[in-house]
Amino acid sequence: MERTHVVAAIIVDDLDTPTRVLGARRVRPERLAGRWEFPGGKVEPGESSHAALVRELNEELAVTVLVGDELRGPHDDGWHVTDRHAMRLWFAVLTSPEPVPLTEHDELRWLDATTLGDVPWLDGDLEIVEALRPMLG
Ligand SMILES: Nc1nc2c([nH]c(=O)n2[C@H]2C[C@H](O)[C@@H](COP(=O)(O)OP(=O)(O)OP(=O)(O)O)O2)c(=O)[nH]1
Repeated sequence: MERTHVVAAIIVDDLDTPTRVLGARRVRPERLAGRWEFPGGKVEPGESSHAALVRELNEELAVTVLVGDELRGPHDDGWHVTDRHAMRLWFAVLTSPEPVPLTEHDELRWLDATTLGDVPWLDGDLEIVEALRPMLG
């Protein structure tokens, strides 16, 4: 079965020497509400990953970004975050003012290597968080 493709951003303070990453708390659906994630969403038919990422970040956080390297996952289609979704993530920096949670999130928080584990990430994000932690100086 082909998984639905999701793209998300690891928004950091600096692409070369990242120390902080932006976590976002979901408001829906009910079963995922209150869990933290990397902002992003599903790629639409015919849409490139990059275009989907830029669109989702603008829709969700009202930001523009500069996209950097991908945090490659263990599979060709990225990280298998659920039985039905494969997610690819890219590092990114903001090229606009501070993000605001619009409709998908109710809280945003900058997290560093020490505080990264303080929020309840979506289950599928836990292995990504572990891969990311040593990359935050
Ligand atoms: N955006 C995002 N989705 C994640 C992460 N981890 C994870 O398991 N997922 C899952 C949750 C959802 O089942 C799916 C993404 O769906 P979504 O609801 O964010 O995407 P979307 O806004 O385009 O969806 P839709 O409501 O328009 O259908 O991937 C993550 O870090 N970021």
